[in-house]
Amino acid sequence: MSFSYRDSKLIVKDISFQVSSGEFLSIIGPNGSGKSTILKCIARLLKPSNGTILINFKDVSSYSPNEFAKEVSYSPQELVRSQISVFDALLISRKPYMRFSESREDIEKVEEIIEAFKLEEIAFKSLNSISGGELQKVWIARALVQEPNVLLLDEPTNNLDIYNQIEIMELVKNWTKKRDIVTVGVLHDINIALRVSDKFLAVKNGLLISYGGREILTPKLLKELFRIKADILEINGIPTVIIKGLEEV
Ligand SMILES: Nc1ncnc2c1ncn2[C@@H]1O[C@H](COP(=O)(O)OP(=O)(O)OP(=O)(O)O)[C@@H](O)[C@H]1O
Repeated sequence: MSFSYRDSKLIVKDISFQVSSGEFLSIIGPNGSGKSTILKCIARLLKPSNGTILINFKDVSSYSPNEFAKEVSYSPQELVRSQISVFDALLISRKPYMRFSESREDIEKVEEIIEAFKLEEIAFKSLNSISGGELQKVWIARALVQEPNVLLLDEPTNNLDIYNQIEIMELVKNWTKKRDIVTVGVLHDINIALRVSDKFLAVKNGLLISYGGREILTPKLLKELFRIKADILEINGIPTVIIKGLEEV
């Protein structure tokens, strides 16, 4: 799959990958490398200039809007606020499943996600009057309550404190396994990515640099991607990146 914005310069260059059910894929790479663009193509917000994206062996462009909303949910990098309450924002995400209005089941699913994300205290506050971290949680919760087969999260931990980063991303990881769905996340924190991901897609300048399991994350790859000197140590069974410094230019 390739993509260019209006000026014809290729931003994503012939990238190809496959993710299986139950897997969490992290897209990693430096700023401006095309990570969000790839996610937006999968979410159908952008149309690839070349190539196709298949979900369940079916071209994403051939899904009806309602079918697609049941198949794919997306939490964007830029989180939108509005006057509506947290509860209503979550309920709106159940829309693809509603016939005329919400069912008892829709309300129960919203209540369950509120409990899972510990949003009880802010459930009836407007999205305009909650904190940045709370808003981030609501957007991730919205994507989950939509019950997709493919969950797309663009920088989902940006606004969260360290405890919430781990708690929420492990919740997403467990959800991915339990429901046998695919999650694709753009993650800047490489150590959070190592904690939760089964696969990694490393991109730079729109090119696929490496794709595979944890074994692809080597000091050499980190140097190539981010121009950092780093070691990778196993701590409590989890590979952990220790940054030693920046590469000299
Ligand atoms: N709407 C747009 N029109 C034109 N160019 C764009 C547009 N959005 C992004 N770009 C360019 O496409 C390239 C890739 O952007 P993208 O947002 O996909 O990168 P990214 O890897 O997600 O970056 P970051 O880590 O900084 O969020 C960048 O050079 C960016 O300037």
